[in-house]
Amino acid sequence: MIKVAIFGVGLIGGSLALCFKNDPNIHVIGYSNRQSSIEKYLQRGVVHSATTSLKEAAEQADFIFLCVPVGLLEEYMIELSKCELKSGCIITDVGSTKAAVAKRANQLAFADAYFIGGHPMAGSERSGVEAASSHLYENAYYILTPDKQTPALVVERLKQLLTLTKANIVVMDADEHDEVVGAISHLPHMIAVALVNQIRQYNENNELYEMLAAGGFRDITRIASSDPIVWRDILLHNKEVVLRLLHDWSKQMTDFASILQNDDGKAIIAAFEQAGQFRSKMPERRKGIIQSIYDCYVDVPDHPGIIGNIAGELGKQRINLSNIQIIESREDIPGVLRLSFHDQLSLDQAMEHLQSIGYAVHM
Ligand SMILES: NC(=O)c1ccc[n+]([C@@H]2O[C@H](COP(=O)([O-])OP(=O)(O)OC[C@H]3O[C@@H](n4cnc5c(N)ncnc54)[C@H](O)[C@@H]3O)[C@@H](O)[C@H]2O)c1
Ligand SMILES: O=C(O)C(=O)C[C@]1(C(=O)O)C=C[C@@H](O)C=C1
Repeated sequence: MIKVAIFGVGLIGGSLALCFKNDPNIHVIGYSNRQSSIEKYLQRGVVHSATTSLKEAAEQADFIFLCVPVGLLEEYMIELSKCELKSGCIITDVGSTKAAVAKRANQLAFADAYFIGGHPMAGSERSGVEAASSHLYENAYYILTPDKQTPALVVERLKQLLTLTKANIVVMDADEHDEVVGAISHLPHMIAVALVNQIRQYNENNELYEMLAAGGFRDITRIASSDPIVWRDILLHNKEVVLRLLHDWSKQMTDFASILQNDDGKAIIAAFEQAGQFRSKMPERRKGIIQSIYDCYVDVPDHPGIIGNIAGELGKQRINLSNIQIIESREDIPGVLRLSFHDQLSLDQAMEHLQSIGYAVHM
């Protein structure tokens, strides 16, 4: 029996636990320092067993996944270096930054255990074990950043286990990871938060901002609802890279401003065309439940029974939904539902039908 210990069974750790748990040769142990958390893990059936003893979880494990905010990784690595780990044990993490943890792992002595940095490029703005899904990693990239000294066979063992996530494994250098992921993940999170806060300030004097915010604003700002602690740690750990990216971002905004100052319509068209072309080349690989590409959004009045009504309407047309998720719903403000489908045809049929019966549907 292979024993996999997951430290921090939240969105990312819980989704990994669900991927591993169905394999009859794997026993998944959940670790949290809080009794209430381990009770929740067991209640939700995400792990086979759970403990508040770090030593107990660590010392029986063949694989240890550190799935806590990146600011806690160092503390956990130090604790693990004091444990009597199994010979050949592989410690890995899922943190969104990789250089700092790689450096720390190099400084610590792990007897006969190995550390391999990891980062699944999938997630959501939601957090906690309640948001975990066994489909989260399907077709996503899962990055590994092994040290050059790590034996190839050890990396292979981790890759083998991770096939259960149905993700595509890619190996890269930790510093390069932080550069690239800083640009395509960390920078967008800061932009989304800054944008929402800008509008939040306007809204203090005029609630029309909040009321009229539609698809465009919601699409670009979904990730502004991400967990503040997780993101505090990510941004502080990748500070140097992120500061450089912010500098480049300010330049982009200044360039836009001068295009407008000059009434340069051609430059506006060129900017949209270049962006559109680049974006349309991006691979359409997100087919997990949370990140289905066959998604549409429906604006819905916030009253009971609306989800049942939409699901019923689609059922009558024999259109199969793969997922339905409430994106936002508050008193007096229209909510938004995200509907996911398995294929383009179902998506097209659903949009056409819902529009024909009066729903506002958009991509
Ligand atoms: N959210 C994403 O989209 C995403 C994607 C890829 C990687 N990651 C990385 O995954 C890691 C976990 O993020 P998540 O989104 O699953 O967050 P989460 O909040 O859903 O889960 C975090 C887990 O860590 C535990 N934890 C938090 N503070 C703790 C503390 N002080 N002591 C002990 N345990 C503590 C929580 O109980 C929870 O089980 C982070 O390092 C993050 O950078 C996140
Ligand atoms: O889809 C989302 O909501 C995410 O924020 C996922 C996302 C990303 O930025 O793409 C966030 C953090 C990660 O470390 C990896 C993936």
